[in-house]
Amino acid sequence: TKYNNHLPPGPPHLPFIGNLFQTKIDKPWHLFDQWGKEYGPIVYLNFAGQPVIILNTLKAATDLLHHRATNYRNRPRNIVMNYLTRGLNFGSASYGELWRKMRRTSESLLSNKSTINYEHILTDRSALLAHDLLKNPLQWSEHLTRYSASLILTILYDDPILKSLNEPSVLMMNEFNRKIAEAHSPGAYLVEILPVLDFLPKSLAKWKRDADEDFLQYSAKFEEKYMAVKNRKLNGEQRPSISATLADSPSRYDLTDQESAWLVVALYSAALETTASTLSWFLFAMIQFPAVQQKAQQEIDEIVGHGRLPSFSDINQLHYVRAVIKEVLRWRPPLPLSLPHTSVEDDYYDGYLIPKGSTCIANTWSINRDPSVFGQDVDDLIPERHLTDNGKLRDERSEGHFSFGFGTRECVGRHIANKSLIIAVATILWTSSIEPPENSVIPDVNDEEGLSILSRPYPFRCLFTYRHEEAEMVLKHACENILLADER
Ligand code: HEM
Repeated sequence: TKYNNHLPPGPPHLPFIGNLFQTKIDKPWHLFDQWGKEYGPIVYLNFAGQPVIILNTLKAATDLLHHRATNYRNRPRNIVMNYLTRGLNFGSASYGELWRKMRRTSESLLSNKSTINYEHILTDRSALLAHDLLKNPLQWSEHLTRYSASLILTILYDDPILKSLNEPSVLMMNEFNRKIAEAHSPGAYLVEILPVLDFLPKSLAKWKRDADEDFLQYSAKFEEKYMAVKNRKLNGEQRPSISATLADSPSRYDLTDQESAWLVVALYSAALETTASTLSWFLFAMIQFPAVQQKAQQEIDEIVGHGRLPSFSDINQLHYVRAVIKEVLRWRPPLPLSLPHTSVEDDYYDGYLIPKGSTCIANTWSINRDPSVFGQDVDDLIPERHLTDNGKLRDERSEGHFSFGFGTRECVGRHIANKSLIIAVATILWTSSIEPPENSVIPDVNDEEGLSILSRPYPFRCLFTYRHEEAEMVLKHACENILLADER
């Protein structure tokens, strides 16, 4: 069957037109999941001429995106993004020399081993986060975002602790993130549906002038931020950061200052919402499944005791807590459709043609619920599925879910993401009981807000109370010291 040109099956009539991320369908992963049940593991859609392949099983996603990774390592073309970033944002860029260099560099800077340098920062920031949640529980969502932004800005630029999300450098970075999101958002730019418009001269195409201008403005700001760290490094500053490491060995990474500056920003954009969303789902899970919370706290009490905060030296023994994080990421992937890959050449799979240039979507939502991989009750949060009968993690090396994507495009930040989640979760659970306020309605367990490709819980109320007397004393003392040490 290898050479017949049958396209994979799919729904005959689409209820909408336009490019995938221009669908008006809310949380499209659920609809794709249904189509997977109806049409099989690979589903074909045609969005106004653009072939789209949905991969709904682990086997299909790994066979293609992993085993044939070279053919699926591109990203969809986005004309506005090209003007806005000139290919310098490697998370959205197609394969090429620059992507390869930036990818290799970030793999090295964010490897399991390199990220040991940042563990003390992760530990400190987790304590501040736990304290913020206890002090002002109604604003938990804001605390998570600030924690996430502050952490990544310190790792990238050695920035001091972020006091507010309204600081100019954060506003600038977030404004840029919004422009990226807009470039991908429903019907924002006609040129994505009618690429011929790209031939219009700039004088007739305002979007082109705007994107061009934005590129110059943002590039200057990103370079300024990066160069400030580089100059501190050249003056003998020893503190660790991704920018400092890049600045220290330009010949090793073979990147210009401008390229280094953009690499760092690509990491910021990819880290911010994903980390905050995962932690929101963790809190949501804790109020939905109080027995899981208690079991995790019992393990933490046994391993850490009441006299000190959890630290990275405890992590290897915290099997259940790590299983909770794996399970939260399986159960509610922050990017339920991962990020799209695009095929380089025509390919054949299972007797079907996957045309060159197809947008290939791994439907992580479905893949993380495959009963042949995860067993029964896949819609429930059951950390035990990641543990052996004697309570050890099943496999230390595998994630236990597919929420970091596949192949050469797999999330490059997964080590630092996992480390920040484990220490934040352990610290929050050590210090606080997490409960819905009395007389408040617990959200339905299936409630889920879709923001384009991101999934997060709808706002809900949540209370934090100190679990024991020592917790308050130990935490306050730690936070005072951390804030003091941060003053520069
Ligand atoms: C829990 C948090 C996170 C989740 C769930 C997550 C998930 C993902 C997913 C699904 C992808 C797309 C993979 C694919 O295309 O197959 C991705 C890509 C990426 N992630 Fe993450 N991510 C997280 C945190 C981070 C952090 C903290 C960083 C940086 C420090 C980061 C940096 C990146 C980059 C740069 C890419 C693009 C890679 C490329 O295109 O080559 N991520 N992430």
